[in-house]
Amino acid sequence: MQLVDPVDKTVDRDLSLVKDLGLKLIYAINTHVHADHVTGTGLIKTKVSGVRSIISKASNAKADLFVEPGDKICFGDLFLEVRATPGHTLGCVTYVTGDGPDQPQPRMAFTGDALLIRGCGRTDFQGGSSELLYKSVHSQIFTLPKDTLIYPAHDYKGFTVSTIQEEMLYNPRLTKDEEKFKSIMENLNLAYPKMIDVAVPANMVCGLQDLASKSA
Ligand SMILES: N[C@@H](CCC(=O)N[C@@H](CSS)C(=O)NCC(=O)O)C(=O)O
Ligand SMILES: [Fe+2]
Repeated sequence: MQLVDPVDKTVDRDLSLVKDLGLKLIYAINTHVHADHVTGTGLIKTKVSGVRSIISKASNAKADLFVEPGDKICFGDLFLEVRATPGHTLGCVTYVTGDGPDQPQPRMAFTGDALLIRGCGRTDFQGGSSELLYKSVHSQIFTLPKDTLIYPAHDYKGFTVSTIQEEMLYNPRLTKDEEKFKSIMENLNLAYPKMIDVAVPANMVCGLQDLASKSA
């Protein structure tokens, strides 16, 4: 199995759950270079042998494996399809579950910060672009089957899961036309993430910047 967008502070909790469930962790995956927390992928690799970290090639970050649009990350009888969803950052991808002929319904999409539940990622740093995000969501996410479950990286409104259908009906930003969307994104007036200056450099090296500088 794999963990998507693990956080350094919850690695012990997550690994304990993996153990309790009797699962074998093989991949620690990021949807993008996060700005608000340090990824747990590097730390997980120090605790569980054989785990490989994955991020998009377009992120320019370090990892064991780099994925590109259309790639499939295989595990057991299943796989995650990689879809390019830039706009929140240039290297954002969405991972969508799939498998062979007996596809269990519904699919799941791990959208990172591209599509949030009733929201979306900001587009004002890390190569962000509201035009690109609008195109990414409409062409790569809203084209998935309507019952696809959406698991984003944040649940600022207190939800943990949504569906394509729900977001196409009720997302207050992405249901608008492109011009209105761009205007909404230009006027978010969000505060600069508290951890960005620590998190981005650390996440460019799998979250292990401290370990790398201590061993240097
Ligand atoms: N206050 C938080 C940061 C909040 C924030 O900027 N969140 C990002 C996703 S993490 S890069 C975002 O895209 N938010 C969109 C929105 O509409 O809120 C902190 O200081 O960490
Ligand atoms: Fe982000």
